[in-house]
Amino acid sequence: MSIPMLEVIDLRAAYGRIEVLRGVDLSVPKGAVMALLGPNGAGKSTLVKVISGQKKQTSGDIHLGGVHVRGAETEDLARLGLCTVPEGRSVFPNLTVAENLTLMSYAGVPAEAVLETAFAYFPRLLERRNQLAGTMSGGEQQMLAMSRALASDPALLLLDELSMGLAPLIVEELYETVGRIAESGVTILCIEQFARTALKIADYAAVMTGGRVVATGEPGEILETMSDVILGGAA
Ligand SMILES: Nc1ncnc2c1ncn2[C@@H]1O[C@H](COP(=O)(O)OP(=O)(O)OP(=O)(O)O)[C@@H](O)[C@H]1O
Repeated sequence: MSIPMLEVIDLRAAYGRIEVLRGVDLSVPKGAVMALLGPNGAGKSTLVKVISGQKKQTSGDIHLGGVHVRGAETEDLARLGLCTVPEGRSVFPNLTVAENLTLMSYAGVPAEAVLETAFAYFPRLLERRNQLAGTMSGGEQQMLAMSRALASDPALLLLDELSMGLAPLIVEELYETVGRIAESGVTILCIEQFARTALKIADYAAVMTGGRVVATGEPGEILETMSDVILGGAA
């Protein structure tokens, strides 16, 4: 079997004395899309924060493409190909779309290439390249946030609640693009409240409750066996 892109082993993390990750085990195969589902407060965002180096674990291990990354800094993780689109988007509202993108032109990635990738995935951003990011709709800002993540040519993309505050139609559109990004070979772990939408493009799903992954499987299987847990909120 090939080495998973992401492997999380018995991971624990706490806020003060309250433990919110209570022994998480998760394995995401290379090139797969995994939807991470579960009710509010299950610990999904905290898991993403620990994987992406923004929060320290108390114990457990994380391997990225077979490399042990416990305690690694975010820059080290970025070098290994990890990129996160955090909850709530993170665009510079007073810069234009093009400026937001070219800011991301990492050493060695020409600005033109960053723009080309963004506009290929999201033609709407091309139409709006000179518009201030802060004046765009929520969906358009999410497109920009995703484009900025793609600029780093990630091996593993962590998407935290792409759909936050967006209308169902635009969420569908964003997920279609997530599917196309995955087809290009990027491994994707996405947290999502709109379980059905995420499951349409996912290869696998994992369900978290109470700080643990309590089920993993193929989308159809998870929908059948865990629907009471994953369809509790927005479906
Ligand atoms: N900064 C923080 N300080 C203290 N407790 C926190 C903090 N962030 C999250 N928590 C708590 O940790 C638990 C897990 O939260 P987390 O955001 O990881 O869950 P989630 O599954 O992503 O839920 P949601 O979908 O509501 O974001 C919750 O009980 C939450 O109140």
